[in-house]
Amino acid sequence: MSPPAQPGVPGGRGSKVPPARKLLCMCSLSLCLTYLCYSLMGGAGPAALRSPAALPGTAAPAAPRSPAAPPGSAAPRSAGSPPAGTGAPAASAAPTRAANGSREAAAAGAWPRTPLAPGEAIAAQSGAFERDPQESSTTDEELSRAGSPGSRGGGGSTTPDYGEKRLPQALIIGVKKGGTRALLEAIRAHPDVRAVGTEPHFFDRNYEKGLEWYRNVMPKTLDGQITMEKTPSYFVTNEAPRRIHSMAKDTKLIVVVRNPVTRAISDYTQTLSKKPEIPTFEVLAFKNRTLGLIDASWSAIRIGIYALHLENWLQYFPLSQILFVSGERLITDPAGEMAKVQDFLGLKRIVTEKHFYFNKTKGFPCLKKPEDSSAPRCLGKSKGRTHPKIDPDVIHRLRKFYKPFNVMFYQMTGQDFKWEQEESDK
Ligand SMILES: Nc1ncnc2c1ncn2[C@@H]1O[C@H](COP(=O)(O)OS(=O)(=O)O)[C@@H](OP(=O)(O)O)[C@H]1O
Repeated sequence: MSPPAQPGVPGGRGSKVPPARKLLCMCSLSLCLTYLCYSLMGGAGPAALRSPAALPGTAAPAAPRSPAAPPGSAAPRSAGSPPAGTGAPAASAAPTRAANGSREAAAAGAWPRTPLAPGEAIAAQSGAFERDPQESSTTDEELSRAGSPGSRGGGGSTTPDYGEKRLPQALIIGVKKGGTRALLEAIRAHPDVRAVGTEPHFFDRNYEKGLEWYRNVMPKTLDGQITMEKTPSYFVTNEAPRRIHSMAKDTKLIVVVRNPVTRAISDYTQTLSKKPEIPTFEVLAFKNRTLGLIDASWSAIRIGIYALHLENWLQYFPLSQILFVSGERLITDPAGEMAKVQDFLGLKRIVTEKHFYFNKTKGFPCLKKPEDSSAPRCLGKSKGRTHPKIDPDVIHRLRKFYKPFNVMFYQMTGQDFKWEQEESDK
């Protein structure tokens, strides 16, 4: 999982700077330059992005990092041996508010825009969820399937209700619309995993409730079983890495990533299903369509700048503690991706191709019916929606926009997700 060597980088072999740190610095620099170029090209990029110093991990003054546990919480759980290289994490950069508002009255009307510094913008997206409690990545349908927090849900076999409630050792932190529900349901088929059916949103919305609240949301587990939860908004929540690190620095993190263009369309499709009156994707995607300026302050676009968000996580967690699952391969080869997930979690490979079948009606892989249940194990209607047809020119421009960020993300993770090679988006 370690990133590829970067030939010709100052401070290369023989330098005292560790290679991971070097790569991170290089990534930060490149991201800044990319943003700078983007801003200079039209000056209409998100205001915060005009200032490279506003990027996390760059020149903005570092605030002292407070690893304090959330209010009202008990002492964090002891969490086994810490991973190598976790060390004392760097402080996150203080967000810088930049003045903007030129497009406040854009065609999108009240559609949430976030002309803020990256950290603030991301927090604002979480805030948008709070403003509209219906806007969640977990649908009502899923909630009813999943039952109360802690239930196995999904018609799967139930584990007897004994054991102890523990804080999660592994989290699916994102990305929204990446395939996080499919992954959680698949890993829950493993007898050594127990997971919350609903999204607890502890590290973004409910942090003030404290770790005891969070622990209580968890299912009971026996010794040796892994407790998990998924909340896709964590990946773009500025405070999440620090908070998770302060809970347990050896927490294993899983990110399901998907072509950011398709992800944006999927995100839009979800919102459209709840608010049919919103402007078209094509309108929302641009600051200025004639000039081809993408609106990176729109959350559907911003979430897909994976390199930017990842940089925030790498200030607290080593790359070896983060698994990147391909959302595309989770559909075409679910068993293959599940093998990687089980290896990463230190689990026996129990969830294999025998657990999946391709459901033609659904158009997706589904889990085979468990022996003790007649319930089908395909995901609900909110997963695998038909996307609206998007103007191919807009798709083309979005691909161009994401390309440098994708390349950066491949370098940072050491994995090539080959999104540039995809002929068409769903
Ligand atoms: N097996 C299976 N069944 C159904 N859907 C699947 C599956 N595997 C991956 N996917 C893709 O998951 C996408 C939804 O992602 P998430 O579960 O992360 O969405 S959410 O953020 O929790 O709302 C969803 O996106 P859309 O197709 O846009 O609806 C699916 O493409």
